[in-house]
Amino acid sequence: MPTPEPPVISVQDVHYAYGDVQALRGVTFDVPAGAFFALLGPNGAGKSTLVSLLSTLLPMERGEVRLSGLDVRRQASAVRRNLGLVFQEPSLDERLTVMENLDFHGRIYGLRGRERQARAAEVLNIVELSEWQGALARILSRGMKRRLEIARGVMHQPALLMLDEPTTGLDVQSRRAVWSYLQTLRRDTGLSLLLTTHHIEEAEDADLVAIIDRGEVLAFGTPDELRERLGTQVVTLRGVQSDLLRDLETRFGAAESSGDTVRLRLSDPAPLLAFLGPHLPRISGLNVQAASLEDVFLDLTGRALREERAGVSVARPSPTDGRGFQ
Ligand SMILES: Nc1ncnc2c1ncn2[C@@H]1O[C@H](COP(=O)(O)OP(=O)(O)OP(=O)(O)O)[C@@H](O)[C@H]1O
Repeated sequence: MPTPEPPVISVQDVHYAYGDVQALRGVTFDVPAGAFFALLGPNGAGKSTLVSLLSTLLPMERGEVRLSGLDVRRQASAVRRNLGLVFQEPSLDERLTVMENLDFHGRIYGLRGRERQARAAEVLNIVELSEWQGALARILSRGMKRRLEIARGVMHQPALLMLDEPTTGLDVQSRRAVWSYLQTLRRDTGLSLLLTTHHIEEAEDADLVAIIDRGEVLAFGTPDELRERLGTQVVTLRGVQSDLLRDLETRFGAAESSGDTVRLRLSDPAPLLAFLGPHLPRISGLNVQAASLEDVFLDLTGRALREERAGVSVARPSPTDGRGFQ
C-alpha cells in the first residue's frame, strides 16, 4: 500500500518567546498537501513568528514543525528547497530583466541550464508575462511585478508557496489576476498555498483557515465549518432608536450597537423580521446576511480585523519583508 502523503504543514505544540514576550503559546495544526491555507490574525497575533519558524528564518525553541514531512530543525536546507516565498514588499532585482530575475533564482536553487530555461518559460507563461521576458523589471506595473514574484516563487517547484499579504497595494483587477494565476498553479501543479492576509474575502476562498490571536489558534477549519460554528445569520439595522434597541435586546438577546446601527446574530432571523414589520417606518436600513469570516473573527476575538489592521504601519523588520533567507 502506498504511504499516505504527509501534511504539507504540521505544527505540534509550538511555543516561541522573544525575551519576555510570548509570541506563540502551544500552536498545533496540520494542513494536508495541496490545500490552500489562510492564516488570519490581528497585528501581533504571531503569524510572522509562525511563518518564520516554518521557513527556517527563526530557530525552533519548543515543539515541532514539519514541511512535507521534513523537520525544520534537522532538515533546514531541504525545507527551504520545498518552499517558495512571495513577500509583502517588492523583492525583485529591478536592474535585471524579467528573465534574468528568474534565471538568477533558478541558479540559486541549483537548476541546470536547459532545465532552468524551460522552467522559466513555463512559469512566465502561467503568469502571462512571456512577452515581457526581455523587459527590465523596473518598468513593470505593480501587478505585473507581483505576478513575476509568484513565477519566481514557484520556479524551483516548491511543495508550498507562502504568500505574505500578496495583494497589498494592488487594484481590484490586478488582485483578481494574481488569484487567477495562483489557482491555475494549484490546479496544474498540486502546489499548496499558505496565505497571510487581512483581506478576509481572500481567506473565504481558502480550503482551511486558522484564526490566531495572542499566540494561540482560536479556530481551525474550513470557512464553512467556522461559520457554522457561529451558526448564524447577521441582521444589521440602521437608524435604531434606543427604545427599539432595548425592546430588541429583551426579545432577541444581546446586540452589538455602534451609533444607531445594530447587529444581531441569530440562527433563525424569521421571528426578528416578523417583529420588525410594524417598526419598519422607524428604521432607515435592514440587511440580512449569512455570517462571514469577519463575523467569526469578531466573535472569537471581540475585535474587527479591519479595524486592527487600519492602524498598522510597517516599522518592525519582518522576516517576510523582502529580504528572504539570509
Ligand atoms: N523581534 C522581536 N522582538 C520582540 N518582540 C517581537 C519581535 N517580533 C515579534 N515580537 C512580538 O511577538 C508577538 C507576535 O508578533 P508577530 O510579528 O509574530 O505577529 P503577527 O501576527 O505577524 O503581526 P503582524 O501582522 O503585525 O506582522 C507580538 O507581541 C510582537 O510584538
